[in-house]
Amino acid sequence: IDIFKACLPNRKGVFHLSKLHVVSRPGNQRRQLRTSSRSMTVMPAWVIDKYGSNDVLRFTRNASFPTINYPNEVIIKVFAAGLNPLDVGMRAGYGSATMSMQRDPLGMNQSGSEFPLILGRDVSGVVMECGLDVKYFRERDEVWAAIPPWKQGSLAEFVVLSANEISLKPKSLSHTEAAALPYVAATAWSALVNTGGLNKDNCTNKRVLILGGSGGVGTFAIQMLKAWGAHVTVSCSLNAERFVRELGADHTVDYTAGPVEEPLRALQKFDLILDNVGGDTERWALALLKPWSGAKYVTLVTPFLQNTDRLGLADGMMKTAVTVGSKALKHLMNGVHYRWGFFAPSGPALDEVRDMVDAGQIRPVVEETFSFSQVPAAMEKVEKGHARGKTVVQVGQGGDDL
Ligand SMILES: NC(=O)C1=CN([C@@H]2O[C@H](COP(=O)(O)OP(=O)(O)OC[C@H]3O[C@@H](n4cnc5c(N)ncnc54)[C@H](OP(=O)(O)O)[C@@H]3O)[C@@H](O)[C@H]2O)C=CC1
Repeated sequence: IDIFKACLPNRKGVFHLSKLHVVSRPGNQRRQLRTSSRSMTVMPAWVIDKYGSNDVLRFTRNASFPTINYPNEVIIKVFAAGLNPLDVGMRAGYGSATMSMQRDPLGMNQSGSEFPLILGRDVSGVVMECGLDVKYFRERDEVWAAIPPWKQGSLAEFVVLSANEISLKPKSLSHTEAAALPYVAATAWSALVNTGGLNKDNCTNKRVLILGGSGGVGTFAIQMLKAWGAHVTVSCSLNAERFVRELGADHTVDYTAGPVEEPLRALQKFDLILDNVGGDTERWALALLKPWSGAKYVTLVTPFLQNTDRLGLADGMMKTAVTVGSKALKHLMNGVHYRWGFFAPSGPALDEVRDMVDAGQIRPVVEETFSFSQVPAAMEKVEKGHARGKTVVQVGQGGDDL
């Protein structure tokens, strides 16, 4: 089992078997860290011990300190943590069946419990310690990352991640600003690049529609697509139109003014639709695509995790496969591609985003910042919805902006 778990891909995606249970790396202390993680066994964190509403959040100074269990892992000291709608969903148990399987695929966790669970999917901080196989990072590197939902999160002083999930943080951003981007950037990258087939060389004059442009994913996607030369139309509420135009949107449609599909039907057809809204959008959105031209509809709002929560892993995955397969086939007969998009952790994708940020092509949109003692208020803010960018929690001390 340990050998299986040690066969993790390195940053170049190469699978590599190496030493197991590497806890520290003695000869690699070129520079002395202000706080050594090696002597610590507990740390401050916000945890949940059961699923529920905001009152399940509990602050503790005694959360287990993360350890490097595999040679490609790093321990990061968290300076800032970004929140996402997923954190609110996970607090209530959303996705728990799939996440439990990812955390413990072979059922080796003797406690049989995922608790205490730490939320927070975005991190910006500094590398404290590296596993033996970590080649591209070293202690004190300032890094950012999107944390897979099956791993302990960033609402804690430290977090452990694989080196292929992290990236050097943009130099032009503070930690608070940097923590606003990784999860939405990795999601938009996965949806638009990996699933949608867009990239910096094929976007010029492509017509893209973003349904739901004023939140975390939308504000990032607008900027990336504009940097790549696409023409971007966005649906949002009236009071967000100016905001999304300032981010570069070419055209906006107010969804609060009536059925949004009507003004959208009057426009020239699209090469790609990114759907951040879901609900009944599928009923009309695919007809807005250019047929028989390779045009794609990619939705981020899928029933995958609800299916596995409700039906269990095997039946839930089966139902998911049947649903997505039949929808894809139905729409293919009308000459358009129907796809589901998912967050995918990726250090290399964040490397590319970092370059765009440092080149001034993408800026983080931090709507509100909270201190570490205000985590429940920060979660409440995200839960209320109507985001205009991102909510960030300042966690550690010593970041450039703390
Ligand atoms: N599949 C996956 O792996 C992932 C899925 N997601 C999902 O993608 C969606 C977007 O995520 P994220 O951007 O982080 O969410 P946010 O909460 O940050 O943003 C949602 C935005 O959509 C706006 N909005 C709400 N209803 C509509 C509507 N009918 N038309 C247009 N805009 C609308 C909201 O503002 P207002 O209400 O004021 O209009 C808000 O600005 C979420 O449902 C999230 O769960 C996100 C990441 C990964």
